[in-house]
Amino acid sequence: MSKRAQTLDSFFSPPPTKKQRSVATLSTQATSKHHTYAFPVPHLPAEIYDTLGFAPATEGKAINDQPDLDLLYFQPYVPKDVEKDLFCFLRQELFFYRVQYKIKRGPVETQINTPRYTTVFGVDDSSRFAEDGSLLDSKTGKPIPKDRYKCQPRPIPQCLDFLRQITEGSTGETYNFCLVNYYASGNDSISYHSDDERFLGKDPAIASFSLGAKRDFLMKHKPMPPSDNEPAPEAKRLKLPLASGDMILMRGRTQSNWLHSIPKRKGGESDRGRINITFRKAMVKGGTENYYQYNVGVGGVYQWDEKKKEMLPWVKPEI
Ligand SMILES: O=C(O)CCC(=O)C(=O)O
Ligand SMILES: [Fe+2]
Repeated sequence: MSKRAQTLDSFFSPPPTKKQRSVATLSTQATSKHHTYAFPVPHLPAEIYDTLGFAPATEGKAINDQPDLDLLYFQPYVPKDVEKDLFCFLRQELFFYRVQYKIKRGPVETQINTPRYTTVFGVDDSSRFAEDGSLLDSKTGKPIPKDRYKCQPRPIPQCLDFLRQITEGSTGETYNFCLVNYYASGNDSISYHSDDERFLGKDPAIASFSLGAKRDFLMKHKPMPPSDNEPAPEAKRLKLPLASGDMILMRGRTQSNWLHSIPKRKGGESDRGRINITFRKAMVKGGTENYYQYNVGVGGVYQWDEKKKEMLPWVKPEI
């Protein structure tokens, strides 16, 4: 069976029936647990799970009328009647980080404060998680050597893994990483970059979800070299006002030729907060090290405080 046929099969295989599920969700609040998690992550409530099973809510629209651009834009992907609940659930139940790191350009060391909250789950293709949460070598099925990773990879919790599986089914791609950004206000942002690291392989497909406040997603072509006697062609620009529930699949030559960003904004709805979820596939262990370094880091944990309506440092409860 081809990989694509396999993923489509698992997409179309029915989710557990209501009866099967209610036993699991009503008796105890089921959670995803792992020794690397700050705290257990609840499974999706049945109402969200059921409705999400109807995604994608609309067909994707291809945007490929610019050089090297290949997008599939779902407006929306997440059904309208569940997008708010999914946003509130994920903002409440996930642990986030505000990563700081130093970069060295020649002799000059600069401190970088990542201007948004981040968290990450997954492991690259050289390893996989066993049922018990331990890591196995993908090829041999045996436990990985203790020194394979400096970081501590985390399995994707059920609430995000369900979305990953649906996304695999409707995009015909596979993913082993889930990165989450939380933009608390218009002052949070991501600057122009492309996700074209070598560890993602050639022409990576990245599925990117928006939940919560609408934010502009800007794209511009990387500088094009001038051809013989002609000036460099005009760089094309795009502005997509991503709304809650939208998904944009970036694929083909997009990452190697285009940059994207979420710029800072003053006023408007940005201050209501926005979650971005990306699914990607890292091929080698360098991808795992990179993603945990820049999305978990070494600082403290944050969790949403529903009374104060802000992310607050999370303190481990005394037992
Ligand atoms: O928030 C977004 O929509 C974009 C996030 C992004 O580009 C990234 O995490 O690489
Ligand atoms: Fe990106």
